[in-house]
Amino acid sequence: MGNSNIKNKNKFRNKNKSQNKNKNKNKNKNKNKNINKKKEKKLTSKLSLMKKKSVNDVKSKPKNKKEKKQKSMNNMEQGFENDKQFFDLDTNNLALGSDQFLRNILSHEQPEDSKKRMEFRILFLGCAEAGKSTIIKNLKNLSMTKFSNEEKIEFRDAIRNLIFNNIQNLLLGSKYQLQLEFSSSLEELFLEFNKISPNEKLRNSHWNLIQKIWETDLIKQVYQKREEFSKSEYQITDSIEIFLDQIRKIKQPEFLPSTEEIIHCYLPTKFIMLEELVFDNIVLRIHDLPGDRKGRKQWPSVYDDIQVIAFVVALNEYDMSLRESKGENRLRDSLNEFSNICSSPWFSNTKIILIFNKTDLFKTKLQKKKLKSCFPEYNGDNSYQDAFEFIKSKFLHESIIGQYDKNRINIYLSNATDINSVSTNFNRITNKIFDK
Ligand SMILES: Nc1nc2c(ncn2[C@@H]2O[C@H](COP(=O)(O)OP(=O)(O)OP(=O)(O)O)[C@@H](O)[C@H]2O)c(=O)[nH]1
Ligand SMILES: [Mg+2]
Repeated sequence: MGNSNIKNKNKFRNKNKSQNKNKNKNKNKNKNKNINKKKEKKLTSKLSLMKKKSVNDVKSKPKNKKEKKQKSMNNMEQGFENDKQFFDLDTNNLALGSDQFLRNILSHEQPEDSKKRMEFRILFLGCAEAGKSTIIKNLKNLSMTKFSNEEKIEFRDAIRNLIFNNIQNLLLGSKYQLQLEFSSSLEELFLEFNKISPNEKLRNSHWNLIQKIWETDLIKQVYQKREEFSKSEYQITDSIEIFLDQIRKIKQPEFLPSTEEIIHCYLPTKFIMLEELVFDNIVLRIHDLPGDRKGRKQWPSVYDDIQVIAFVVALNEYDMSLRESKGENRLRDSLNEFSNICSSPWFSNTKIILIFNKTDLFKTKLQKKKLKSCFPEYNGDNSYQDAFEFIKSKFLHESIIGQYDKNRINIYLSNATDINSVSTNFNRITNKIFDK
């Protein structure tokens, strides 16, 4: 079977298994959304009244971007001087959910009646694979809302698809991009693998084959240098190793993923998803949005009445291309989107939480790939701290250009897959907030 046939097969697998389920899920979520909307009207909280007012105010503002830019460029130097006052890498190296996360969401709104539930609408924005859904899954795990059996089944199927797709990318990337010569036994496995038809349910024999491929020295070696696929169609999903190492368990018919496995699983968000998470007297109504270019067109439909934006950036994407547009750098794309958000009149009064995610992968990548090779304007020493400061300043620069008050941006560093640190820290905060 030729290369392009395999790729079509791959797309077909993803579409059928994850998107349809997403669609169904979306229908249910929409139902919930309507119920929640009714509830929300009844509550008529002070908070939403305030927000509506501010959105209307903002809408009537002139939208002269040129003028805005010029004015902000004049203030830029002074703005950067203030950076140090609100962020320092050593003291604020916070895992998500640590000391400030909820506090920052809550800081300017305290309930008049402490028994009254406070509701916050949060948008999670950022490019594909930044880690938006992973962070939301973490928050869900820490809230009173748990993963349903239906969701676990959905993630189980997604994990199996991920294994198949990534093994396929490793094989095709080795053969066609790196042009490695396969041993006769690997070649045989490759030919067998290619016989699996698009819509076929994977049987035990298929799983044995996939396992054998993963265990070959060549495929393992290629996995270790997967950065070589960063700009190609054979990109490897972050965190896939934990699944590839457990094929024996995952192939079992009775397998259902643990919370940790769910958090590591990449199931691309294709439609706007609403998660309602309850933490004692706080309800976070979180919109998880698709991050790929096509999906981003849906973003404006939920811009109204938002209290907080969580903008997620994957730090390790500095050398990667968009899957949907091979020539375009992911980090630059993310900067562009952030710039749009900061200059949007919709969000002049919205709080922004800027989450620099995937710190673990960023540290590892810096050892292999110079930041300067992707961002020629960078002249630092390529250390974690220096490289991070450079990327952070690029984002803050966009906020200044967009005339967004950067002192209202709260910055976090996170490794969203480190479930233990997230939960320990989060418990600490909730205890503080609710005086437990
Ligand atoms: N190692 C590591 N992997 C991460 C981290 N955050 C997310 N991931 C992995 O990155 C992949 C993508 O994460 P998602 O949260 O689904 O990305 P997303 O931003 O929701 O992407 P879209 O839904 O396509 O917009 C998943 O495989 C996650 O397990 C992190 O901090 N470290
Ligand atoms: Mg997502």
